[in-house]
Amino acid sequence: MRPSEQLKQSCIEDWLKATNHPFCIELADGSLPLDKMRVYLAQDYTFIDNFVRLAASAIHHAPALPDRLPLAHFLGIIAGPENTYFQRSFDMLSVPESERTAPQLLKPTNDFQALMLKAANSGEYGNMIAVLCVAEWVYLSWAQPFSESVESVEGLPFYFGEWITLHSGEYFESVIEHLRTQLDTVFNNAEPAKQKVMQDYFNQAVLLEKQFFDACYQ
Ligand SMILES: Cc1ncc(CN)c(N)n1
Repeated sequence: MRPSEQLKQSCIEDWLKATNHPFCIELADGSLPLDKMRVYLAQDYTFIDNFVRLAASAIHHAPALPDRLPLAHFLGIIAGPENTYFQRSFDMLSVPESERTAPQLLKPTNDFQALMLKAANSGEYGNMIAVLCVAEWVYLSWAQPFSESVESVEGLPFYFGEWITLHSGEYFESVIEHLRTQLDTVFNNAEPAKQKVMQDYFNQAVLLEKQFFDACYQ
């Protein structure tokens, strides 16, 4: 079994709770209350800030150019179409300026920021990749099944539908495959003590994905 699959299986209960969360189900059927979406977008935009810093750090620590390039390309998507998606959604949903720039952080948002900064500051590529891999793989896992029903996604308002299309499809699958392959390789080459640390980062990130949805859904 691939190490990335082994890591996922080590926290499968939280994984399934995150990837089958009512927040995602209601987003995909269009019934998610807009106030919940407003909270989510404002919290998630602060998540994106530290995600970009973590990804930049992983790009820096990757062993060689072929390991760096796919993540560097993906960072361009986040800085481009994904950032624009947030701005357009904030406008469409009339999210107040203060919520866009400095929302009060919910506990899981704070904890996720801390985990991402801790991984970046650890200087260990494996820890960085463990957190990045969870963040994108969890999203592919919940979004991909919904994206297969193209008509229903097309019928959604863009702030729901595009959140699904940004996290599904061939390109996004290739990003996850890259992150998983990086994770598999680093994990296989790591000493048991470092493997344990990587597993702790992975498990903690999965739990925080679930708690992040919980906090925005309440
Ligand atoms: C909390 C969270 N985790 C993951 C993603 C996927 N980009 C996100 N936008 N927000």
